[in-house]
Amino acid sequence: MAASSAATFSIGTNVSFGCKVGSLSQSKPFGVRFNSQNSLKSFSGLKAVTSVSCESDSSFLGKETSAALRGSIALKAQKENQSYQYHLQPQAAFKVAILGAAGGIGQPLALLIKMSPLVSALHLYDIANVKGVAADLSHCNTPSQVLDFTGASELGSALKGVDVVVIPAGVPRKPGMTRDDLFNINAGIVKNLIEAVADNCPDAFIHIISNPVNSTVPIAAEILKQKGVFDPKKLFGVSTLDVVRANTFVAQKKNLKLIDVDVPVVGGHAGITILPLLSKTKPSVSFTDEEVQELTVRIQNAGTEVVEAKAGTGSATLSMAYAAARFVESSLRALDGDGDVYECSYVQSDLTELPYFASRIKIGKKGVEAFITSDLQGLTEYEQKALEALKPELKSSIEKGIAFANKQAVAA
Ligand SMILES: NC(=O)C1=CN([C@@H]2O[C@H](COP(=O)(O)OP(=O)(O)OC[C@H]3O[C@@H](n4cnc5c(N)ncnc54)[C@H](O)[C@@H]3O)[C@@H](O)[C@H]2O)C=CC1
Ligand SMILES: O=C([O-])CC(=O)C(=O)O
Repeated sequence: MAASSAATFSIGTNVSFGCKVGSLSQSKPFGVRFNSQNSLKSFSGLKAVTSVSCESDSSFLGKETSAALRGSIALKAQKENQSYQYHLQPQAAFKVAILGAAGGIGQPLALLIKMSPLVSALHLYDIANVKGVAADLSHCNTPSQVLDFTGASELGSALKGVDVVVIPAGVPRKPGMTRDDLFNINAGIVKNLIEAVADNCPDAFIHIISNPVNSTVPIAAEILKQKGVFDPKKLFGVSTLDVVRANTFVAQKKNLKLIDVDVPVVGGHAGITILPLLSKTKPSVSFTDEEVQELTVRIQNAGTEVVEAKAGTGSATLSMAYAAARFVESSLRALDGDGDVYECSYVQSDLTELPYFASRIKIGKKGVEAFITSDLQGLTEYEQKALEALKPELKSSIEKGIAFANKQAVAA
């Protein structure tokens, strides 16, 4: 193999997982490596907000706080860099479960999480075909242990002791369908899985990917309430893919370095409820009215773009796995005590009159720690109108989810 051959994978944090041959003299043939200071500037995910806001007076962090944070992060990364060149132990020992792990999202997501130095155990659950996925994945010589669980009888064991549960179980769209068309099947799947989460790991962070997210998150909340274990700070609808797409499309359109771009996306996760706040793009960039219209519509329809391109074989899986892995890694860093974790997510919220709303949040050890209210201040007229326009649809999706969960409770 050529001495210079190297592949480094980044999933959106300042941690990178690298396979590097030759040029890192002390590294193992395959190892877990931190990119130190360089990554602080160059990552597109978790730290993007911090790095960008350091350069801006109008960020939600003051200049001094930002400078101190940057210093402490650089020091931490340096230390991590030193230790990780010599040890192949997990940096932390968190347990993650994926429910729907044999699916189009579940498999690549499992691979990305298997590469995380923060994970000691990865529990893969599905109703079928998960044994082979786990056997395959378990041969990767990264630290976490992979265990497989099949069918309802093994669901409880899959969830015991888990810190983060990720749920991509359910059916995906075909061309011509809306996400809401998935409600009839996926609502019941999410309900059953959340009941098991409530019974077996009520303190875990719960990441809901299954669509329609605008309704499945309220369903999950109602089920957790019925079980007496609802902690609104720990229930997250995964809307990270909207941010990932917004960052990509804006960087392409404005010819910006992709890794620098950060666009908050608020509202929900379907059609017009997906509202990219282009005026809040970091670094600061100006758009013509036509560009705003074109980018907003592309970001809102990006899921459909993939559904149509896949022509009946499913919806976004690889980009979704990437986005979900970023959100998992952010959650694990928060659980591990990193005080600098910001992501957009669809959560219980009082930022608007709607009970659930996606916005940028600060995540800490106990879940949602703060809402970044500044994103919703000083909106353009276009954004303000779009915000008002999305509310009726989002409200009705929320109510549909709540009604479903309550009807199930009455019937039981
Ligand atoms: N939040 C977001 O941004 C996105 C959400 N999605 C949604 O994610 C979901 C999954 O998509 P794909 O992975 O492409 O679908 P898929 O059909 O490839 O995989 C779904 C997996 O869920 C499993 N499953 C079904 N019922 C289950 C149950 N009761 N318990 C455990 N596992 C169960 C299936 O066996 C299958 O392995 C869909 O609802 C899709 O709309 C997709 C892309 C983005
Ligand atoms: O469009 C879909 O059905 C899947 C999804 O949520 C996305 O790709 O954003």
